[in-house]
Amino acid sequence: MTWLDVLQSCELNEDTKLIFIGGGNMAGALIRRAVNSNFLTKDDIVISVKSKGSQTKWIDEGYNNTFLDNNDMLKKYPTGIVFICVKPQLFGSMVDQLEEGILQDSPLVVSIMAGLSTQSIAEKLHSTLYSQSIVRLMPSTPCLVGASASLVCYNQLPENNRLSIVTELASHAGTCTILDEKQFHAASAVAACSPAYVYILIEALADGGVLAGLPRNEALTLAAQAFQGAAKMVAETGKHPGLLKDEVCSAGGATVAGVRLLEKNGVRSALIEAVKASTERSEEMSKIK
Ligand SMILES: NC(=O)C1=CN([C@@H]2O[C@H](COP(=O)(O)OP(=O)(O)OC[C@H]3O[C@@H](n4cnc5c(N)ncnc54)[C@H](OP(=O)(O)O)[C@@H]3O)[C@@H](O)[C@H]2O)C=CC1
Ligand SMILES: O=C(O)[C@@H]1CCC=N1
Repeated sequence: MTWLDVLQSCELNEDTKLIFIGGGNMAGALIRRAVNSNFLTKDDIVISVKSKGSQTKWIDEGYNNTFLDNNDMLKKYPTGIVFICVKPQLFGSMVDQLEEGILQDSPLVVSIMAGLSTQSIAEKLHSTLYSQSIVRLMPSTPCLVGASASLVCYNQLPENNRLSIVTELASHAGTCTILDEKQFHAASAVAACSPAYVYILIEALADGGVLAGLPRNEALTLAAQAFQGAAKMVAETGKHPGLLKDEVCSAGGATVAGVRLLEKNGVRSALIEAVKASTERSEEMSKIK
């Protein structure tokens, strides 16, 4: 679907803007992917940031609808689709500074904030007179290269097909899975926190190569490709990862010698515990006011 098709199917005006409150790492990846994949144009996008430096960077990149004041922005674009992309800890103070009733004509509010539930977001937005559904989108930074495993949930199904605004945006940046909100903490850990874990694993794999005498660049390229290849095998063959591992380990060979060391050093357990810790932290963050 093109952006115009999406807007038409939602019965929204052709010049409806996507408004990003917060233009940092995550919003930046989402926005740049949507534009680089020709789903959106820079003119479809409006961004607010905190600092003059960030504003200048966006303007230098050709995003001219960039603001330092959320009230000015929302008054200029009262019928825009609003994406809340500030840190969860800043959400409360950001909303406290919004003028009463300022979101009453917005057709949809989408939060990408970790932890915070649709219920707590809806309660906090009470003074803005926003009366539609709240949708949560949990993207990951691999959005930038079209490889995010994005997650979506909502408090009530948005009217007039408006969920497609979010699912289409996410689908242009990778896969998009709609979940029950109860599963969001755990799923966010596995889908959105995990790129950080995997970057560490890739870096460590490359360090191993460097230790064994490979040039750094070569080691990093090989390590990244090995991760990509293994992930593709799991996704495309449908085989259990344990079986795929067995297919690499020759009897008495080199691989199983490395696997022994991974098991001895608790790599498997470390990853399980990492997901548990991220899930628990996300649950804790849901209590932020
Ligand atoms: N990073 C990730 O991988 C993921 C992050 N998320 C969620 O995305 C959200 C943003 O995270 P991330 O992009 O990493 O954080 P960043 O710190 O990179 O970005 C936060 C942005 O918010 C802006 N900002 C701060 N206060 C305000 C305000 N009052 N009004 C408007 N803009 C404001 C900042 O402006 P300035 O640039 O001037 O500082 C910055 O652009 C978080 O809620 C996080 O949970 C979700 C999934 C993955
Ligand atoms: O670290 C965080 O809280 C956010 C959520 C998912 C990825 N980054």
